[in-house]
Amino acid sequence: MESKESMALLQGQAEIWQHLYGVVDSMALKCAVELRIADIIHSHGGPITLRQIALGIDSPSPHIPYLARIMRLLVRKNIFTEHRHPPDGGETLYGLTQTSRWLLRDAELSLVPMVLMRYHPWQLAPLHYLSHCVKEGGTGFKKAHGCEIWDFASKNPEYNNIVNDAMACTTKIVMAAILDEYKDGLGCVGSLVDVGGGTGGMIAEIVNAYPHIKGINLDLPHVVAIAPERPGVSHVGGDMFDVIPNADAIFMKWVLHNWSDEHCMKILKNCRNAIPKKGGKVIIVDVVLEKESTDLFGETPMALDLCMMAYTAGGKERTELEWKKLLEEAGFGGYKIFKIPTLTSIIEAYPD
Ligand SMILES: C[S@@+](CC[C@H](N)C(=O)[O-])C[C@H]1O[C@@H](n2cnc3c(N)ncnc32)[C@H](O)[C@@H]1O
Ligand SMILES: COc1cc(O)c(CC=C(C)C)c(O)c1C(=O)/C=C/c1ccc(O)cc1
Repeated sequence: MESKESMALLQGQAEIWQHLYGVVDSMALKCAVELRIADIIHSHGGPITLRQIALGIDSPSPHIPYLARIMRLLVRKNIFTEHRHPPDGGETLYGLTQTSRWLLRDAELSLVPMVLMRYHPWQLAPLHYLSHCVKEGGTGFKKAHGCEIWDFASKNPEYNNIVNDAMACTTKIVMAAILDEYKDGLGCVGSLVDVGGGTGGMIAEIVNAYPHIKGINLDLPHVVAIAPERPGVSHVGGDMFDVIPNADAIFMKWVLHNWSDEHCMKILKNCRNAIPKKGGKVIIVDVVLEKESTDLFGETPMALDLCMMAYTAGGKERTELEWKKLLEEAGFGGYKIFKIPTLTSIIEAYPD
């Protein structure tokens, strides 16, 4: 019989193998999105054969044995289902799961743009430099691409679009969660600035759900330059480190995690100056990091933290204690955390 120690060692070995080949799982997922496999199955209205999937692929001669091997792994990873119809010896049919429903391009709630960003070589390259970051400091982004992320984005419209689309696809997910768990939080707000709001999708969703709100979208000039007109929203091209337009409340989603504490302090002070001292608030949508998190999203927030380390100079995910310290040092009198059913929480900060 194996000793306890050698069993544990074997278990350890198996875990390293899983890490080694986990990257291949990710590439198979990327492959499924590029081939639009979820959309092909969905457009048939139910499970279909490999041949039917192949017919939907944008190629005159898709390689079916390769496709079968990709599907085998993705079934194992619970991204698609597989069953025989009829059960005794019929053809294998592949169907969608609750996981692949997030891989539908035109669905109201879709993570396709996030998949395309996450696995893009431009996004993967900085992660190869984590050990260099530890040894020398600096960002993996600059080591990989020769300049920081904001310069790269401002000079590279294709990159800008990939990242903006990825950010935008989280908008509807967060909006659904807000309507579920933070409905009253926006009820008595008359005007709202979305700071670093990208092309304005989030503030447009908010104004759509709360038509009494006057929405303002603040982002860098090159970002608002490509923002579409949105009813109830005015776009402002500017710099959040300079000045933030006045409003009853400020909204910031996935913004403070891009910046160091010193930079956040400056942004938060500008937020405080833009809202009423009594009744004003800053609504931050960001991760609240928990070391021993048992929630559904597991260790994803910690992985995101390493992405911020690789992509941004000083950006990071923060624990509740770090948020508290940051808000206090920026002069806020109090805060409250609302758990919403997403990767992020809402941190409401009050100026007095
Ligand atoms: C991670 S994205 C989040 C976008 C959006 N809030 C969302 O969640 O989809 C960060 C945003 O901050 C914007 N940003 C960066 N520096 C800025 C600055 N100095 N002033 C205003 N916006 C800025 C970027 O252009 C980008 O749209
Ligand atoms: C590369 O930047 C990012 C990568 C990410 O994976 C995330 C995580 C996002 C979610 C899970 C929704 C990021 O938040 C970022 C950024 O913060 C991106 C910043 C950015 C936005 C717009 C630009 O033109 C350039 C960079």
